[in-house]
Amino acid sequence: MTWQVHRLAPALAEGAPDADTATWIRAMMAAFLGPRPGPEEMATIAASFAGQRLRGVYETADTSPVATLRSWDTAMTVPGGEVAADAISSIGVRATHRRRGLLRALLVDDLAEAVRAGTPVAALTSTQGSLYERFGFGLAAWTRSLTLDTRAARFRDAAPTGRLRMLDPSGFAPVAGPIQDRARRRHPGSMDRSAPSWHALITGGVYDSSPRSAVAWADATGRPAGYVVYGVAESWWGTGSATLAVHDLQATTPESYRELWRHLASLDLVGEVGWANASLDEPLPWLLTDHRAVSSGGPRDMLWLRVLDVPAALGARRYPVTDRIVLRVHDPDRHASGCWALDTTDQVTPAVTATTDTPDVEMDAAALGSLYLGGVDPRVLARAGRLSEHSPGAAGRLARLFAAPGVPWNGIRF
Ligand SMILES: CC(=O)SCCNC(=O)CCNC(=O)[C@H](O)C(C)(C)COP(=O)(O)OP(=O)(O)OC[C@H]1O[C@@H](n2cnc3c(N)ncnc32)[C@H](O)[C@@H]1OP(=O)(O)O
Repeated sequence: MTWQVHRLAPALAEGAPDADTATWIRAMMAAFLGPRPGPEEMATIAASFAGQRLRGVYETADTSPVATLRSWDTAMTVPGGEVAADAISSIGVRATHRRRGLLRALLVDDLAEAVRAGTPVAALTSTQGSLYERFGFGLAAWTRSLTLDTRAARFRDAAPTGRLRMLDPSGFAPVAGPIQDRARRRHPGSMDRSAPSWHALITGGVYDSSPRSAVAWADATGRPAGYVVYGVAESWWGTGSATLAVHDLQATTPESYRELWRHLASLDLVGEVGWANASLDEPLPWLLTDHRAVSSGGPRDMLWLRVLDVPAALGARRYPVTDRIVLRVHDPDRHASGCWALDTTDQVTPAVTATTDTPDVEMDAAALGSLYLGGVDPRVLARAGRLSEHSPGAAGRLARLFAAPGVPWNGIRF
């Protein structure tokens, strides 16, 4: 059977997805073992795809795709700035059509379009750990789970400050949007939330219909500085002790962070608050008189990053030291291939140019993706054989150059 990749723009007509969007959604949901969505869910999903790009693999004479991919443009925080990124999601292949190269066909097509559009990097989160390195994606940011035993938690600062306010769904995004936009600057890898994703965050979207609460915290001047969205993961009924799940928590100041956690720790009928997608550097345990009130799970991979345009990607971030280093990058798909001189003598405008100079270090595109946000030490990659040093101490120089002011994290699994 012959097949082709087609691109389509998601479309709604009178509140319902058009036929192509509807078959695409059903195919994607089936590939992810999801429920068969009803008309209302279809409309919600289609609305959440507004402005995004859909791709499908179609066999001749079949109107339903056998494979799907969705992507959109986003802004991603990098050390000292931000970079335009191609965010990729919903890669699903019909169970009867796997291991025939359909994922490859869709991803190659999407990345080629991103390159044509001049997008410097691509990013995704993955259901499996061994899929995307072969396409030049490197693991670049991690997450971990946190659980707060609210009955054991005592805050070092005894008195609450500022003011908390419940937000209703219609008033949520206007308050939370500017907070998230400021808060995400602290973590390389953090992304802009699209308008539909605010709706899904506060409602739970089609996957989670249990009610969610949103609370904002404002300082003494009334300026909102943080918010948390949470819901009940396990009811108190039966045990007298509910478990809450945090779906997002963004704080622009230490005070707002502390007060949002104090709020979560103070709720009646609650024994535990869990956050599945916390960053690796949460200050929560340090706010408490007994750090054992917080337990955490091991780091899990969160963000995979693919450099598509080396000068644009490396030129978008800032570097804490001045140096000039030459990197040779191998990329079977050729987007990042070459020998590149990174010169940070001018720290405001780092120069990245193609060069014929002898390389100091050599790596593949996936390793470059892992280094880009500053979350991986190049000396560790060298010890693992993932990066070769051609001049003595080059991996150490690279470590000092790529060091980031904050821990890479993106709290949005997409
Ligand atoms: C960003 C995201 O959306 S992550 C979500 C991924 N999707 C899912 O988990 C949904 C369920 N799974 C699926 O739909 C499919 O099995 C997919 C998407 C994982 C793979 O699709 P396929 O069309 O079978 O992959 P394709 O045949 O193009 O394989 C491409 C390469 O990946 C490899 N590969 C594919 N699946 C796997 C796997 N599960 N584990 C390891 N390697 C794999 C193939 O061997 C091939 O390698 P090669 O090119 O080096 O020889």
